[in-house]
Amino acid sequence: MDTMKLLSILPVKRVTGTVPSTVTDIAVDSRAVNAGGIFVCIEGFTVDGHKFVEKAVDNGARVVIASKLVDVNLEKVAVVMVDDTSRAIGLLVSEFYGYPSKRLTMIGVTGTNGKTSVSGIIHSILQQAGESSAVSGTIGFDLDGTLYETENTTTDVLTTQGMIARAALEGCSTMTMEVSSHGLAEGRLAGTEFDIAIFTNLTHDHLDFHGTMDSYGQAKGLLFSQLGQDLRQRKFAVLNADDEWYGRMKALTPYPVLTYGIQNDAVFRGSNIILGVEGTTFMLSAPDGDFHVKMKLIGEFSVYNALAAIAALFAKGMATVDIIGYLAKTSSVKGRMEKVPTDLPLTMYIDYAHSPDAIEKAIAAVLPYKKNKLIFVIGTGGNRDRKKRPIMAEKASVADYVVLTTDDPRDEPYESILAELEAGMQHDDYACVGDRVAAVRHAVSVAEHDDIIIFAGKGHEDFQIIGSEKYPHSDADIALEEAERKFGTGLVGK
Ligand SMILES: CC(=O)N[C@H]1[C@@H](OP(=O)(O)OP(=O)(O)OC[C@H]2O[C@@H](n3ccc(=O)[nH]c3=O)[C@H](O)[C@@H]2O)O[C@H](CO)[C@@H](O)[C@@H]1O[C@H](C)C(=O)N[C@@H](C)C(=O)N[C@H](CCC(=O)O)C(=O)O
Ligand SMILES: Nc1ncnc2c1ncn2[C@@H]1O[C@H](COP(=O)(O)OP(=O)(O)OP(=O)(O)O)[C@@H](O)[C@H]1O
Repeated sequence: MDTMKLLSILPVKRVTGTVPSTVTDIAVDSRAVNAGGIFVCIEGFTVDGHKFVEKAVDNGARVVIASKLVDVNLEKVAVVMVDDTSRAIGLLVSEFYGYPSKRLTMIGVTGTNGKTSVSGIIHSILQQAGESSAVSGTIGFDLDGTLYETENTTTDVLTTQGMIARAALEGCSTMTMEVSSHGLAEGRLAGTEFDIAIFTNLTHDHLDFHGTMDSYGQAKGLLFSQLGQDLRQRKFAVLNADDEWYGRMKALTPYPVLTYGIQNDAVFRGSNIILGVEGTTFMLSAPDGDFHVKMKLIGEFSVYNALAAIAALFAKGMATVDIIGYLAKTSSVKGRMEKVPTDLPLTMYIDYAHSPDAIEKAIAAVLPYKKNKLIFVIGTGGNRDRKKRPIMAEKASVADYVVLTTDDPRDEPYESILAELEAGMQHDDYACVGDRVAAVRHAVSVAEHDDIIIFAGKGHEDFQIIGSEKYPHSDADIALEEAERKFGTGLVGK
């Protein structure tokens, strides 16, 4: 790409050195620089990217974008000084990729819980409808059926624009993105134009990063305020009318709002909900009629997720009757109240609940058909939001027996994680087992016929982070092995 044309979009303070006529690509990581590329120095939470300029130049960078003085050989390299490199990267990358989000329908999903589930439902329905669709989020980047690993739920701006460009290039008509509050607060969505923005809910989480619920909510709200002001564009906000943040999210955008909910009046409203062990049915009132909906997803929270997905797909132009036809065949997203396949005499679910509200909702999903004990394994990560721990245990106390453990302990000792969880327990039927493998085994060892066990916290993840190392881990495999030992054979496959 023509270097001067690309640089002309930056509010440049000063350019020194030798500007190459063209550049090949852009990198924010010195280790990912390619010959003839641009290296942008980002001041991170851990290190300052300005420290890696030498390495970047060694790897072939020919332009360095910096906000501090850097020491390079100006005969080989151009140094472009700007005020704020984190903002500069958004501008550069969007220009470099040619604003790819304008070439497909972009759906953004934000909220404390339900982002992966709602995105997964939308993606599944679009694929069943024969559309090629991409989705990015906690599970990775799914490009019409091929899954690529990603570092974050909402990736850095460079990766984000790259993924959208790839999805557009491969002919995807829609890309659904999980939009985290961190991603919004850190500008990882710069240059991404959404057509439909969905809000699921806002409850306690991530206060280590945001400080207060107010600033957490404000960060989520950026998805709606950033929808824009050009009302000639067909854009929609899809909002949960039952969430107390609904009014504040609505106030942030001038675009039409499609509401969904169960308790309050809503454009897409679910009623007469029947929760079953194998699925859920409900009546749906929608702008194009009333419908009886049957789906395999369990729990009232899944009704909310389904309503959000239905409203977004309706906004995109699908008829409700078609959407619910595909919804009937949609399975739960990996690791979200996913039943462990076994014909042993107990029911086990793998779930990703790691916030107080998600724990409450996961438990509520199985209570209607509990025949004997409900055992709940609750894990929380080390070196992360500590304030939520006792509240998580308080919510888990609705279960008859609770196993307190860790999910990714990172560098934090088991003792402090367990003590802070234990402080919230409302009854004495619980055990503290720091090592998650032992905790999963313990939960199965205390189970009896007809019990339900929910293993929460790891969901789709097939690893555990202990210290700074990733170790292979599967709650389902450990649980099945232990259950078989206890109850005899009966595995029907993994
Ligand atoms: C707190 C936070 O947001 N951290 C993110 C941040 O990392 P950081 O600021 O520590 O980066 P850094 O290591 O200081 O590096 C600074 C710069 O130096 C560069 N560098 C570094 C080393 C080197 O050798 N050469 C080099 O050039 C880096 O590429 C970077 O540009 O930038 C990284 C790259 O974009 C992110 O991966 C990282 O997310 C970390 C892994 C993380 O845990 N983030 C969490 C808090 C998060 O964002 N979570 C939300 C989901 C929440 C949810 O809903 O559950 C998410 O969207 O994932
Ligand atoms: N709408 C919802 N309301 C409350 N809890 C939910 C909802 N949807 C899912 N959950 C619970 O939250 C857990 C996480 O769900 P999901 O992965 O869809 O949310 P998420 O917003 O993507 O979370 P994360 O950002 O942590 O990945 C599920 O395993 C389930 O227990």
